[in-house]
Amino acid sequence: MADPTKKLKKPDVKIVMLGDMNVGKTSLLHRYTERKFKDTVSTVGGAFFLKQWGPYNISIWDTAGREQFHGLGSMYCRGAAAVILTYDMTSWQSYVELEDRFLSLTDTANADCIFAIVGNKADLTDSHAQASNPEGEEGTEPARLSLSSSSLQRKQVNREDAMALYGRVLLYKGLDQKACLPAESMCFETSAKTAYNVDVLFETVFDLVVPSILKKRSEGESSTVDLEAPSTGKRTKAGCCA
Ligand SMILES: Nc1nc2c(ncn2[C@@H]2O[C@H](COP(=O)(O)OP(=O)(O)OP(=O)(O)O)[C@@H](O)[C@H]2O)c(=O)[nH]1
Ligand SMILES: [Mg+2]
Repeated sequence: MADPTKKLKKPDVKIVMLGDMNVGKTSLLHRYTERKFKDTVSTVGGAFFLKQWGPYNISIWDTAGREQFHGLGSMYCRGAAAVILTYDMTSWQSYVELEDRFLSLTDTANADCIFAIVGNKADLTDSHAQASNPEGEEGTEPARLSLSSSSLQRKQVNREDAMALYGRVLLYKGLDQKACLPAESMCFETSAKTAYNVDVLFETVFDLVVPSILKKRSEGESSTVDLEAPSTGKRTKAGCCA
């Protein structure tokens, strides 16, 4: 008889981060999971992080934006309940790439996949500096981390552009805009550096994928992996899959 202790809890749901290299996908995940902004190296292949969200187990996949890893993207998106499309607010090109290069990778995601559009590096933009509290917002790092006004860059992608992209994503997926979550609540401007909006982003998405977990459970999918059952797939190193 199989030993019940040899059963591993498998993630209830998968969230995938997509976007061009250098937009800050890994930094956003570090900020959320480790509460800090630290040096990164460009991601190779992909890596995942497990988050316990109430009684649920969520895996968040950080993918490589570099062109050479592009072929892996659709594999990472397979069965995803949510995709976080990330661009750099100071790079119009990174916004364009989301539609040109990354959107088609989501063809393998769940039919009812949720999309969030995220403009990162808000701290680099002049509009953010004007809008933010000079004493530092609650839950963010101190103002000493923000840049001097001479280092600020022009915001190249506006929130309206992000909301328009959200509409085109729904169109691409053949989804009825009226039946989907509104663009205002699914487009975020963040800063992994100052922590601006980072918790809100991830926690909004976590809450939104809960119904898809419940649906999966009601369809009777097992929530554990039997380590003694013969496996046909190849094992990958925990936390890293290149
Ligand atoms: N100022 C600022 N810099 C950021 C922010 N987020 C990331 N960066 C910087 O942008 C660079 C790229 O960040 P990464 O998180 O490695 O980017 P990535 O999207 O994971 O890149 P790939 O792994 O190559 O796809 C690093 O130098 C980060 O320090 C941010 O919010 N503000
Ligand atoms: Mg990365």
